[in-house]
Amino acid sequence: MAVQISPSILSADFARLADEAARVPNADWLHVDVMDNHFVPNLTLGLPVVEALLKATSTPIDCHLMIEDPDRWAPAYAEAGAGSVTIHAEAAKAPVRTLRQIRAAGARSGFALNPATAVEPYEDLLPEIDMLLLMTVEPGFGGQKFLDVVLPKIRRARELIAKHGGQVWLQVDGGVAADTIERCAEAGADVFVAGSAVYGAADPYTAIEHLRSLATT
Ligand SMILES: O=C(CO)[C@@H](O)[C@H](O)COP(=O)(O)O
Ligand SMILES: [Fe+2]
Repeated sequence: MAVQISPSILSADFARLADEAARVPNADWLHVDVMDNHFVPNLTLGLPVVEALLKATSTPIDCHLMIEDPDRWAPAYAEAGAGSVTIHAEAAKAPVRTLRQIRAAGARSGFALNPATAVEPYEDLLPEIDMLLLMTVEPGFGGQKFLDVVLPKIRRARELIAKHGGQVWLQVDGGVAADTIERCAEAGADVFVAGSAVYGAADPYTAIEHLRSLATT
């Protein structure tokens, strides 16, 4: 699959989100980090802001739910029109049902694993998943250092995905930048979230194209 870049608006100016979305017309997705100050020690935004953003941009929205009760909330993000909704393995109590509800509402179903969460226990869930997200930092904040320790898990996830037909997208999130993206791509990732590497750059458009070229082998 072609490389996809999903800039995280966590590193954008929250007072000007529509303008910040317009600065990255070459993005494949806009990555929206929903944090509830319970699942992670940070608080960002929720459904009303996602609904407003959906009206303000034609770029598909990739919602990463870092919340305590994703089973309760994920379907609402899909019904609102998010193109992709990702729930965390460590938080979901009924992942199969929730992933199916996301798909039934017309969105791609995403399933995320923290750095210390192994992928093997979730192999049987792959048929329910459109995108597997491997966190390459501890979730909660932008601008953290990429965790190289996750690279073998990216390779293992790519093997398991291939074994199940190869349809599942493999996203990496956290510390993805010009000096780390090639390692992720080489290990098998194909969707790259980048917050500070895009919105921290003088020219976010060019930063995306640079990341895309580095990840394209
Ligand atoms: O989900 C998260 C953090 O929990 C990410 O999406 C960050 O927003 C990525 O930011 P950078 O590490 O790229 O600055
Ligand atoms: Fe994220």
